[in-house]
Amino acid sequence: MADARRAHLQDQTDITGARVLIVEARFYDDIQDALLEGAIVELKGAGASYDVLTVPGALEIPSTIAIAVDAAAESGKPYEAAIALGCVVRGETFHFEIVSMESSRGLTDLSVDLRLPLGNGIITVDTDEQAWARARAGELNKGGDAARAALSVLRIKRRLAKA
Ligand SMILES: Nc1c(NC[C@H](O)[C@H](O)[C@H](O)CO)[nH]c(=O)[nH]c1=O
Ligand SMILES: CC(=O)[C@@H](O)COP(=O)(O)O
Repeated sequence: MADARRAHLQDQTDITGARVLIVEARFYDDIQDALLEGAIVELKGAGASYDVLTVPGALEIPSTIAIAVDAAAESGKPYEAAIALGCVVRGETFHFEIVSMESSRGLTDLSVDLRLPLGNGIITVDTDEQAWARARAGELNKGGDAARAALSVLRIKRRLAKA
């Protein structure tokens, strides 16, 4: 069973040249730089190309992905996967829950509705320390996590398309 659960890590389906969309919310610049770097490292390692679009906050990410995916399809150069990056830090009001839950729900709906491999790298934290622990370079970088997740699903999609 354990082997089956880890199978996605062994999938060597070729995704070289895949066109990937990154939409990032630049609410906290330094954290965002680190999350973006983590994602880009993974994409370069997989031989994927990418475009980066920047929006004000996490709530704008799902709609921007939808807009950009449509535009790319219209242009004949479709995106095969998308990555959402952002950092939501709890403040004094319920707005934290709104931003966190609605951005996540929007991404989940998009990925299902569009059959779009999509990694959610929007971190939702209570403190700056928690944010940095998830943005610092290395295995715990949630930008890299989100990129790996999107690419894993893209490999599955490409493999099934060939079957
Ligand atoms: N507080 C944070 C926000 N808030 C802004 C919203 O995402 C949105 O841009 C606004 O409500 C206008 O629609 N966004 C983050 O990404 N991170 C936060 O901590
Ligand atoms: C996540 C947010 O929107 C939050 O940072 C806003 O802060 P506040 O709830 O104090 O207005």
